[in-house]
Amino acid sequence: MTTTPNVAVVGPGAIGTTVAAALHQAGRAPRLYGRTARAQLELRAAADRIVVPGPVRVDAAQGAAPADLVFLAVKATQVEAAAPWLAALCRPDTVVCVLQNGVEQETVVAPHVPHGRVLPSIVWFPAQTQPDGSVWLRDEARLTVPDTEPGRAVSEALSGSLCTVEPAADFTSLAWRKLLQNAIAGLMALTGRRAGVFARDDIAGLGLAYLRECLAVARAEGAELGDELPQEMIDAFRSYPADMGTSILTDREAGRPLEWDVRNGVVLRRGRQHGIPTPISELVVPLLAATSDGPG
Ligand SMILES: NC(=O)C1=CN([C@@H]2O[C@H](COP(=O)(O)OP(=O)(O)OC[C@H]3O[C@@H](n4cnc5c(N)ncnc54)[C@H](OP(=O)(O)O)[C@@H]3O)[C@@H](O)[C@H]2O)C=CC1
Ligand SMILES: CC(C)(CO)C(=O)C(=O)O
Repeated sequence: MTTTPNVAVVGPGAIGTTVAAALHQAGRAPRLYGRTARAQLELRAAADRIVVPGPVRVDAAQGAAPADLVFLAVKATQVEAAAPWLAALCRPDTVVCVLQNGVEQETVVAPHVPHGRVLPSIVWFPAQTQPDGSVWLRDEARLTVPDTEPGRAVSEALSGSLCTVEPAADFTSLAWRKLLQNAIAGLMALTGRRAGVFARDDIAGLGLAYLRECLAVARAEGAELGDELPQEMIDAFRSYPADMGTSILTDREAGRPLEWDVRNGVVLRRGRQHGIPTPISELVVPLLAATSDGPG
């Protein structure tokens, strides 16, 4: 990769805008490709307001020059629709860094990247799109990437920016740790409530049992995670601001398809493969799937 990589962001929503702002701050001048045309993007992070010059281009039929590094920040349910951008932007040495939840990013995205290398990442921070279209970054921006050459390219591109990038030797364990967090956030989408709902003892108890089930599957998948994690995670959810949301709840509130399969379905599917009973997933997954996809 050249020292000044040519960088593109596909899907400039809550996470894409945060990373685009970080790239802009680092002097990378990201090109922006989305679904909704915009003249510019705006990130609000603590007292800072960062404006990323656009435009956001929306017509993939017009093509796009290849990029060295592509950040893909569409939802997992939107990858297929974004595939024409990937076809235009990728050449064999392009790195596509997937900014999504889930432990199946390579499986989901690789079929749509005819050329180039797919790099999974873990997005740890919450960001919310505001009614005026700006994005509110609610915590320090932080990514984890595998400690590989493409991972280091991502780290370099974001160095000196508001977004910290941590290379991990044991990426699998961290990715499953984040998956557990996403799995119980599914209870927020089902109840239609924000983090405050975990103050209820019954929801905290259900969340704890669900996390223990997810932990058993994560370990069978090779994640090294301790017995204390479920309780720690419930305590963390109970300590969040009561109005803290999650992207799957934002999607439910907007009537959009939910990422139920990559965030919750995966535990059920992988549990079955390993012969691990997942009674809570048996209930939660169809409820999320039906909430997302109907019919009715
Ligand atoms: N938000 C958060 O706090 C966190 C989210 N994540 C994960 O990050 C990923 C992205 O989530 P998030 O940023 O919240 O999602 P958003 O819905 O905010 O952003 C998705 C963006 O992709 C755009 N888009 C949709 N279809 C296409 C297309 N065909 N071509 C190009 N762009 C398209 C959307 O456009 P439009 O504006 O028209 O909808 C939107 O700008 C998800 O996997 C999520 O689970 C992970 C950690 C935290
Ligand atoms: C907020 C966070 C980090 C945890 O639920 C998230 O991953 C999401 O909103 O999708």
